[in-house]
Amino acid sequence: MHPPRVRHRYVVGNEMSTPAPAHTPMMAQYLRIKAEHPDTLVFYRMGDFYELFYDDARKANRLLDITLTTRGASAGEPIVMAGVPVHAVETYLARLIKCGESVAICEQVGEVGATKGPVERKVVRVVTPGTLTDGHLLADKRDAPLLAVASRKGRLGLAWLALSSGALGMAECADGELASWLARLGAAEVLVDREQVPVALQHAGATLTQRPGWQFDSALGVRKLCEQLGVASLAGHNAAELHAAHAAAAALLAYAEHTQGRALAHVRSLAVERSSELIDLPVTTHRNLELTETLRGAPAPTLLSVLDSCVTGMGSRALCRWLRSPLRDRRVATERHGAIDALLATSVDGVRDALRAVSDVERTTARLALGQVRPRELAGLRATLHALPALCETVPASAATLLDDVRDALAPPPAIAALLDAAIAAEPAAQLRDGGVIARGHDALLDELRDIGEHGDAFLLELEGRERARTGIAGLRVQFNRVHGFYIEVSQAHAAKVPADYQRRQTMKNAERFITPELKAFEDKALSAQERALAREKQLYDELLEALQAHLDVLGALGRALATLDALAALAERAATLDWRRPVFVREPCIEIVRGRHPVVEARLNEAGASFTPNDCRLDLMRRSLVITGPNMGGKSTFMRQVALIVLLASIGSYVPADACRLGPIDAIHTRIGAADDLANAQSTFMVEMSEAAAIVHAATEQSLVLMDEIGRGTSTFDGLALAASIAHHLHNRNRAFLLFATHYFELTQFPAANPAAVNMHVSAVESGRDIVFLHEIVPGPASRSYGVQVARLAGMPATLLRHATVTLEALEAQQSAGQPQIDLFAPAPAEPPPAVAESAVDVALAALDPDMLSPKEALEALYRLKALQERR
Ligand SMILES: Nc1ncnc2c1ncn2[C@@H]1O[C@H](COP(=O)(O)OP(=O)(O)OP(=O)(O)O)[C@@H](O)[C@H]1O
Repeated sequence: MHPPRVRHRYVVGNEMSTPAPAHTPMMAQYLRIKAEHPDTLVFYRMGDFYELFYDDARKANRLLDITLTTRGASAGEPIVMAGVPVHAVETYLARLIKCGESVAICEQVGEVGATKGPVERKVVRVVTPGTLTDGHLLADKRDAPLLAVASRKGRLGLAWLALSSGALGMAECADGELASWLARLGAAEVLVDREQVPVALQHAGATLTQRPGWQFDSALGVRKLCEQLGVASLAGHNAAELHAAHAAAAALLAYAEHTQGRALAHVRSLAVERSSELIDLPVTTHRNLELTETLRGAPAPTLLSVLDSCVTGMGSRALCRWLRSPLRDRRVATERHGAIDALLATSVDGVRDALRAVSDVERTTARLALGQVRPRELAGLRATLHALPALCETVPASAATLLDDVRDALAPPPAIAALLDAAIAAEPAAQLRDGGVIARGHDALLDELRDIGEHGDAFLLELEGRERARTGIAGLRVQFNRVHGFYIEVSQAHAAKVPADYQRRQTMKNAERFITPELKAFEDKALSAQERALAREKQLYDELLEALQAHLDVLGALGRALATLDALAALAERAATLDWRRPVFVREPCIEIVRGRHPVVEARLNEAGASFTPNDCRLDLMRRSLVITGPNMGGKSTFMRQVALIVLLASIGSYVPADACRLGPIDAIHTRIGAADDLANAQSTFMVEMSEAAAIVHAATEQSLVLMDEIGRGTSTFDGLALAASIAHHLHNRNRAFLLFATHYFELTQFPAANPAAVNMHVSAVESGRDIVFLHEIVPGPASRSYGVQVARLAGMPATLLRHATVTLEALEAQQSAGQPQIDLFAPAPAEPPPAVAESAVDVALAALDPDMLSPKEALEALYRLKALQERR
């Protein structure tokens, strides 16, 4: 955006020119502030409105549909402006943030009339998509963290911060892993070095905010992190060597502080995550398994939407984080299983009912630290603190250490509740500026100021009565108007009777108005009392916030404990309601599922009154790959996905939709499912398919679960078949991953014959007349046929078209059985051909010679030529 050019007052070198008009003092102030926030909309406070000027106003007019006006002139040009009322600012901010805009809030910070010119103004905070803390602007159930990405010597450094909870994290990764990290973190805003924006980010869809390169400085990052965490070195956090991440952290912390206009007192811990410690869930897996979003981008139905029965936003956010970051080490998951066990053994409902009385302590604590907390949020915190003893009673005392930790955090020092009880009114106003926030009895001066306002009427009545008695004027009245303030009105007829201490204020046609010293004193007190009461409330509120700062750590731990408890209670409730079972972790490599179900498909079928057919899955070293065939709509994709979802659920510490599950170590879940063009990156369906398959072939290990659904179908039959066979071969024999391979190529059912530890399975279906009935059972052996034409009939294809297809199909089948002998698709891969030796110039020249055709002289010359060629090599 370009603020209007600030004209020079005099045009240098042109003595004849007249002085160009300067900006008004207020617009000069605005333009100074705007120059510091060129990429941000500036909300400039003027009384009860935030005004936007010039291009900002035009943009707001476009995005918010608010009226554009011009008023007065500055520097000889009309001032283009648009405004939003202060009381409704949140609604407008929410809309702008949704459009990816940032807003600098510029408040009046000086006293009116304290200085010459406009009131002093300052940007007190910048509202950006990744630095929101306000419950009105944030989704309840999702974090919207800020992420910074820095590039150093081929490594990418990541640092992220959920400002609304204070959770700070760091990691490093290779270029190719960035997409997975982005999916895992779900950042609302990504900070990048404006001189080197990583390619993977250019199409990532997050709001990118470019920052100057010097802000991404490793040494500065270490200093800032140590300062933030109150430590002398990062070694204790296992983060001393992460130079690229330090650079990202430098930019991250600087930006977060800049937007809040203050230090981040609630950010006290750092979690260092490493790709090698997490179960790899590539972005394709996130998408294909519809973990937190459907393929169409909706929040339901997804695994998370089925899983999340949390009663607080804190719990939902924790669950979402767990789902996105499963750990390879099973200790945490085992602890969660233990806690769910304990909760199921007592009363999950009791815990969940007690949790309903709890407010969003996590966000309140963050806002408290940032000085942004609202009175009602503090009242909510107070109610939560009072509800804790009852909540604590419901948490089972058990062997589950996780629940013990939760219980400990649920007993914060009583001093916090005492501070809030004493200071905050029972039902405080929504905004501090409205008054009525501080409790009566907390401060004598405030009470007195309020009394003046509240008891003023009684005083005036009493004064009126007294003055009537004193003067003997029955019609005497004490009144008030905005222009003259308080006065005593006496009709002209009685004007001569007024006592000497009455001073004339105004003469009317029929009456005289007077003021007395007593009434004047009251007036001074009353008019200023309200203002002073508000100022006093603000001061007391600030003091309360100051006193509460000492308890940020305890409140932070309380928020985390409530989130954990709610998430665990939700998992326990789901396990009980949906009849899920505790999985067992074992050391030997295996995935064994007895009567497993797909949680989302099952929920959908149940809603429709249908039931889901459970299926087993057994994979181990002697049985690493399942080649799954069967009709379209038979349930192949559902089966494969359910295996992946059960593995994931077990790994985050949830019970699973199966009768039993034994799970060996898992390092990744890879999926290649479905076909979608990636138009944004100009990739065709087949290109996407092959790129995704290539990524899997490069990454999968013996501990990876790989889902391949109909690979090869994006190209011609032979190409597709050949590639599918080679990919299956590679994944089975080279990667040695656990492989679920669904295909419509019958030729691939030869695969198990040639490859020990691979097995054919198929989904069962029976023919009933010309129709087909799906049984959705996964049974051993290859499918006999694919029933494509029958499925097309189910889909409502016209009968003539189907007859045509049937005839064509029969012809094709006859041709194939009479044709060539079958090719062995799974013959060992050909040995690498020896590298071709390049022909030298001597070879070429020699080959061109025919000795029988040469004279002795020519032969001698040829010999010299050859010698020269050889020497040139
Ligand atoms: N185990 C099951 N129990 C009940 N219904 C099922 C089961 N599995 C699948 N279904 C139903 O069948 C539908 C089709 O399943 P799915 O998409 O898995 O078939 P598919 O074999 O992969 O088909 P295609 O080869 O066309 O991709 C599902 O949407 C679901 O409604």
